[in-house]
Amino acid sequence: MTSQPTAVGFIGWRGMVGSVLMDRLRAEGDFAGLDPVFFSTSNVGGAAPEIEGAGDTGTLQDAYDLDALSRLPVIVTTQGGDYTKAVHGDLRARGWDGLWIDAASTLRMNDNAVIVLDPVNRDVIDSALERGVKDFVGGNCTVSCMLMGLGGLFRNDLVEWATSMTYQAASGGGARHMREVLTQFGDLYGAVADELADPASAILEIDRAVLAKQRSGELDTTQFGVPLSGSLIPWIDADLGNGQSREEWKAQAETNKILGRGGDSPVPVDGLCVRIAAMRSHSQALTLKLRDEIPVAEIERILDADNEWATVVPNTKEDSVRELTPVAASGSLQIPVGRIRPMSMGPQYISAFTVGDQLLWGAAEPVRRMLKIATGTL
Ligand SMILES: NC(=O)C1=CN([C@@H]2O[C@H](COP(=O)(O)OP(=O)(O)OC[C@H]3O[C@@H](n4cnc5c(N)ncnc54)[C@H](OP(=O)(O)O)[C@@H]3O)[C@@H](O)[C@H]2O)C=CC1
Ligand SMILES: N[C@@H](CC(=O)OP(=O)(O)O)C(=O)O
Repeated sequence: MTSQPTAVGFIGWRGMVGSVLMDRLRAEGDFAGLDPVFFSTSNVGGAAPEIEGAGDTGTLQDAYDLDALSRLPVIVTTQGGDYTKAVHGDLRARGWDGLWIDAASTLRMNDNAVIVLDPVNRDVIDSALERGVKDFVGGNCTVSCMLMGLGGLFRNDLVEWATSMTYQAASGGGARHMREVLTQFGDLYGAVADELADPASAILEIDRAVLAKQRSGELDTTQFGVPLSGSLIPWIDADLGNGQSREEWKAQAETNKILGRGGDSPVPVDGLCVRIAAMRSHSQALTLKLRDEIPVAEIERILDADNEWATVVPNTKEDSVRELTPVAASGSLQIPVGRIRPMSMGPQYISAFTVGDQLLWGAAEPVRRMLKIATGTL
């Protein structure tokens, strides 16, 4: 007997995160066994995307039509937090008890929501499903990428505390932010192109011209507010008013929630979150205080063995510059983790550096895998 395909509503499928999700669903053949229903907030009645093997996907439904949404047993949204706020509460209020799988941060810290990152917390997800939990939310990109790389140490309760200093890519802001960074680079190049073409020109003159352009107010800074290309921005997300940014707050709150650690014994995780002009991979430099002294070779073994995507990079200059960069990590599910060594503060203090594609493990992949868990195929 063949089982009926599960009807799944997709909202946000044509956005940046949604497009990565669609690519991964197609690449893994995940639409087999699904009856996808596509929604739009802007093009109701337009053609739904074609899915090989899924038959006629029809036209786009209204993403705010609660009747249409409530007929579905599973909804997957990568549309963003405003959409979640506008729809989720009303759907639940009218008694809808389907599974809501979301990439936005809105519901993450709710008591009745689970943050999904199944290579790290499959046990937490499974026990939540058994308890009847219905809201499953992908984690913050930086936290998810960090736990994919360093999960072995956290899951084995070997970490007393950690700091994470981040180097976050433009894509974390969205597609327009990525465009802005490239446009700024182009404008900066344009300001000094003639001088650059002349090998005899003075580099300090070029530097002065670049800085003048950055400070001129002529660069498009609509998305980031200040120039990012050739600079950095040491603040991401809201100001919590206590000196900490919301992005920094998520590190401890989400890490501990993902690990299923109760509120009374969280592993302290804190640091500074910084935006840099990388495209789509977030990097982070960590200091870990381990509970015990553990030889580096053993730490590397634990990290490598934890999941199939964490990949230890030997702590040599050659390997680090080749494999431990946004350029190397982008477009890949592998999470390289390297620069592992005891620090001068003592043998229990370990440094590490990890990089992850924030649109894959940082956004789309945990959501895709949660859909498979929900439909019994993972
Ligand atoms: N960017 C990131 O790194 C991460 C994002 N997230 C979450 O995912 C949410 C969505 O992020 P992201 O995908 O970057 O947002 P996008 O802006 O790329 O897409 C969101 C929606 O915008 C609408 N849209 C309007 N114009 C266009 C266009 N030209 N091309 C594509 N879509 C368009 C689409 O809705 P419609 O089809 O209905 O018009 C689309 O679903 C975020 O708000 C956040 O909550 C989570 C983790 C990381
Ligand atoms: N805030 C992240 C991206 C993101 O969407 O995070 P969150 O899902 O926690 O809002 C960044 O800017 O890099």
